[in-house]
Amino acid sequence: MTPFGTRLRAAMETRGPLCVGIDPHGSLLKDWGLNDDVAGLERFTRTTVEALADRVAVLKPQSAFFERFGSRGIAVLEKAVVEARAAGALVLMDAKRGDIGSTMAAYAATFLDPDSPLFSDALTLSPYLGFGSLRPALDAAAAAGAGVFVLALTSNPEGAEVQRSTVADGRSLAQVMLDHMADENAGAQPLGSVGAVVGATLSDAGVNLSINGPLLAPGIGAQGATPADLPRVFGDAVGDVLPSVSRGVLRYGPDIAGLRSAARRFVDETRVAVGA
Ligand SMILES: O=c1ccn([C@@H]2O[C@H](COP(=O)(O)O)[C@@H](O)[C@H]2O)c(=O)[nH]1
Repeated sequence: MTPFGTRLRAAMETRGPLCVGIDPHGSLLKDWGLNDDVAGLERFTRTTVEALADRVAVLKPQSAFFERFGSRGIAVLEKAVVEARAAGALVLMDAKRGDIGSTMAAYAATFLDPDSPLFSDALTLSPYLGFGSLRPALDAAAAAGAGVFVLALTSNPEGAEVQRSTVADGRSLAQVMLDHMADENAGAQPLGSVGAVVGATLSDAGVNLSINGPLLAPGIGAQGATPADLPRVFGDAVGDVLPSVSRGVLRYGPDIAGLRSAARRFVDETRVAVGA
């Protein structure tokens, strides 16, 4: 399969730079007039996929909101992944996996093996058991033409305690992880398949973001950031940013036209902000 970075670059150009998160919060189900149960989850997810999968570059299901319903929630997630991909969206599974290498191999088999029912175009990973522990996922992604997004500087204020701490050579832990990502992406064109997660809520990234890979920027919408913040946070790397919005779009459902126009507004605002 064509490498994820290449497919993502093309999708961002043709569909616009936007990732919409599928986060079926209980409160959103209620706002949509649905019960907070598996039937409500199924309806919410189906509506979101129907509204957006044929037009946004990336859909990002948040695995936690499906896992909370056990096996029946996972079944809804499996169906959403297949249908979203069939409609042309890239699916980024937001599961933030990270464990010792042998267990990482099982996570890779779950999300990054094309024969798995949960196979996704990309997966979020946490590198804080050591970047090297991610190797099975990095290798599985490369073999499948899939991608990964590795947490660097997260959008929540608590993240700084870990991610801004420094190692012996003076680099922040986030910078150490970003440097590993740059190594993974060396020579890739037009864009590597190992992305970083960097929150749009930061006042200033304060790290070198030249990783030759995509930069997933959550925090836009409900967490307070806007597309206009992107140039300040990402500087010269802003052209590689994939803004991510969940509640900021989902709150316009269940009306299909409302979901579509909210997504379109974020694409337009991002293009204006980054000068694309
Ligand atoms: O640093 C991070 C990493 C991931 N997320 C995830 O993105 C969405 C944000 O949802 P909103 O409704 O747009 O706030 C959610 O699934 C988080 O787990 C993040 O927010 N920050």
